[in-house]
Amino acid sequence: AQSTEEVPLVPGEKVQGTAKDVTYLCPYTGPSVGSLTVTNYRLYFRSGKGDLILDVPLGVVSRVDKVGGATSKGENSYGLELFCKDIRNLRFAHKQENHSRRQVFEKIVQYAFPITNKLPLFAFEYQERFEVNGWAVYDPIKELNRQHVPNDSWRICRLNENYDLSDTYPPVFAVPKQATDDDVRHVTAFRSRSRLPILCWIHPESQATITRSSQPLVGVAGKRNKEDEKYIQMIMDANAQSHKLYIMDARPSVNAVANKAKGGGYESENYYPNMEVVFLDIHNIHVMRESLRKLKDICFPTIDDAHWLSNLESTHWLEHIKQILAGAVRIADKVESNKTSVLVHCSDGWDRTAQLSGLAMLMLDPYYRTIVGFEVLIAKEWLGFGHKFAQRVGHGEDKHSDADRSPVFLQFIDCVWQMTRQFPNAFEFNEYFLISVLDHLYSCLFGTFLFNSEQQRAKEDLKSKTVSLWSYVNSNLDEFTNPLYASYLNQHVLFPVASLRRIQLWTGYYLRWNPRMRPQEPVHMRN
Ligand SMILES: CCCC(=O)OC[C@@H](COP(=O)(O)O[C@@H]1[C@H](O)[C@H](OP(=O)(O)O)[C@@H](O)[C@H](O)[C@H]1O)OC(=O)CCC
Repeated sequence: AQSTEEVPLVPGEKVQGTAKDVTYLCPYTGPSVGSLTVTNYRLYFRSGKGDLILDVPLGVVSRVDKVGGATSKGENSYGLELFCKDIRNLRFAHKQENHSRRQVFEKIVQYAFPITNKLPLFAFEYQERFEVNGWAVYDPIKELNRQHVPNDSWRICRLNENYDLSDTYPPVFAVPKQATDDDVRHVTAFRSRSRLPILCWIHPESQATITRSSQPLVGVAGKRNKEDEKYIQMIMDANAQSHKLYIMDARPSVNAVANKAKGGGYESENYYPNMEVVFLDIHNIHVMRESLRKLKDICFPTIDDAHWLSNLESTHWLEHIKQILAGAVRIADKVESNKTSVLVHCSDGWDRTAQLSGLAMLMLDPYYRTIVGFEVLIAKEWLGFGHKFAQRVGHGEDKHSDADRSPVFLQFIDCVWQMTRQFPNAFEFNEYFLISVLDHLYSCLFGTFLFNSEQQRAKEDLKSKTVSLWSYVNSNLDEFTNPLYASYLNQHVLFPVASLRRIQLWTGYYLRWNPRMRPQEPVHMRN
């Protein structure tokens, strides 16, 4: 009989129910009879012979369907189907007479969607202890000091210390030294959600900078704002090397124009002399969600080999990856080669802008290519700048068709993987590190990716109530280190080739459940 000690529990994890005689319908190796255990963190299936194990954090489940009814006659036609965020579905069959499906269904739903069911996210129950405190990895002031800020051109602004300047922004950030606190306040009035242009990165030699923001509130009337114009001029002046500044708008220009109808838009070059607005043609969250849906359809469970390339092209996924990478290369090139400062924005400045600033900084600064440096980059450009992880992933909620869900962070990690393929010695972390980051984006085991802003995370007291993903990673560095990493060789700028012919489908992630993708591995060991 299945006893609970065979389920590997972590501290704080409790078994909520076990169903025996359940059949897992693996699309590759066929049916396996075994027992299914649900805990407050995971779903654990073990075949009777113990040769097939499924160990699935419930945070990865986006939808649970009952399959078949009491009168279903076909073999294995009565059971459950789980749709998962990590590009797979799981099918289980139950025996009608056992009446176990309902209990399993209800337990899975309860712990896959704790927020919807008024239960705590498991991260708040997880009691594991690690010798490294991952919450200490990132300190905004320390990171600014590493970039020699404050200096004679940039100062640290604390107006947002209580998040009352912009509730989606970090509590402290760097602004041009010339800008007074009053200037800063006035500029926020002209930027969507008060997300004014602030410093991301400064070139140690040339002092050229990457700054980021949300769109200006131009609107259909074509409004201008002298403080905003003056402020961006200050950003340009802070870089003595150049009397030009590029405004990289991540959007297709048609969307930038469409945003005027909602009061947004983009900077008119008439009012921003010596600045050039460039549109990078990266599509919005809705296009990306649809693209990943199509990619999952052609990847799982079976691959139509004869139509693989045309099917892959029709998802447009690799085109989007190429467009994002190409945009980041343009930004890195302006800063490095032209010693010219760049302001990056899109509509809200928390999806595409985070992708672009993060990737450009990876290209420009080898520090971010180390494991701890990459953790700082995510903490700064994604978590600190208010990328809405909870909304884009849907942590703990059962609204699988929520239009605000979108694989924006997955695309960023995919772009990072593309760079590791082109520069295999340049990154301290390995592919397993990138896949683990994505697995824990969904798992809700750690507090790192929970909620939508620093303000919310501070309110929830994450640092004392949950464990950081980086505590786990930095306590097991050998698992996540790239053996080919050569730090001494990589103290320079990387310019990846962002052409489609060099972009590859990340099969190690999107096709990892398909045993045929692993030639040597004996099929029955894959889950
Ligand atoms: C006539 C009505 C005009 C209108 O609704 O404008 C709204 C835009 C929505 O603007 P878009 O930029 O297309 O789409 C927005 C961006 O994806 C933004 O992310 P980011 O931080 O990367 O900017 C998300 O946070 C927003 O939720 C999303 O709405 O919609 C479009 O432009 C779609 C046109 C094809």
